[in-house]
Amino acid sequence: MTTSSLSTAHGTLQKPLLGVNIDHVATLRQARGVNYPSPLAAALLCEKAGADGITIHLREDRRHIQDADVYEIAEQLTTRMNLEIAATEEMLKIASEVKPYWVCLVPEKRAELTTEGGLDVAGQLAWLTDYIGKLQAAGIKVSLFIDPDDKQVAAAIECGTDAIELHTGAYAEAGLAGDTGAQQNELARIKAAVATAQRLNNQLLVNAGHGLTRDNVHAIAQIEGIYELNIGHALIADAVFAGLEQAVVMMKDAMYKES
Ligand SMILES: CC(=O)[C@@H](O)[C@H](O)COP(=O)(O)O
Ligand SMILES: NCC(=O)COP(=O)(O)O
Repeated sequence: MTTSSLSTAHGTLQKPLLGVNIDHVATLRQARGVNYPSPLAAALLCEKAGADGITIHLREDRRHIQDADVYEIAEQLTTRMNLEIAATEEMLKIASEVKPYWVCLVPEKRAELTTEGGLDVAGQLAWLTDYIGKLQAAGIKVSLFIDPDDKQVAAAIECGTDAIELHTGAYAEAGLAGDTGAQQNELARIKAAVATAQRLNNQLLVNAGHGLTRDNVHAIAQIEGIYELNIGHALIADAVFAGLEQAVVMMKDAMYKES
């Protein structure tokens, strides 16, 4: 880990922060249509364990996080909520009511399994500039989820965003496919995008996330100038195995307790 520090509007940082994405706690709940496991309880537990913030993605199709989760979690968080939304009028209304610390604007396609690419900021500059302005006027800081691409980084800065989040999905996928060359290329693209952002606006916060796991996170966490990593799917998957033994013991206790 680098020991150099990053001076930001949020103070001086030695290491990237960890924002935990708890969407897939809600995925498990929605799979049965019941009221457990609770994303709120998960958010509070993550904070207790040292998460620096909580990310939730309120998708237009409401496949995991529901509106009620957003309001409930916002009320009880002691760190910062990063609310991921598509840039629509419906989501603007919800965000303006909830007032999360961060809103991260992401692209959405109904049929996708997960967020497939970054926002095309360069292709919708006027709309996004106006949309970001409305969120900021409501007191919310804005981040844009973009591919590690110089054109998109420059466009994001032109829109007046407070932060960007670099999509690490291609880096993660190359690793899963065992294509070390492609993974190194993706890592180089991410490093170049961080450097471009710092050169164009050294007050801009640069986050990264998507598809990060314990196997691939270290190289990303070592990049100087990254403020926060947002990690969800793999962390929730790890939690299953970190907790499974205990869950079996607890179930047997419940079965055999003296009545
Ligand atoms: C925007 C992003 O990269 C993640 O928040 C991701 O969207 C998690 O939610 P899904 O797994 O529903 O895509
Ligand atoms: N923005 C990325 C995020 O919140 C988490 O993505 P993932 O770890 O669930 O792929």
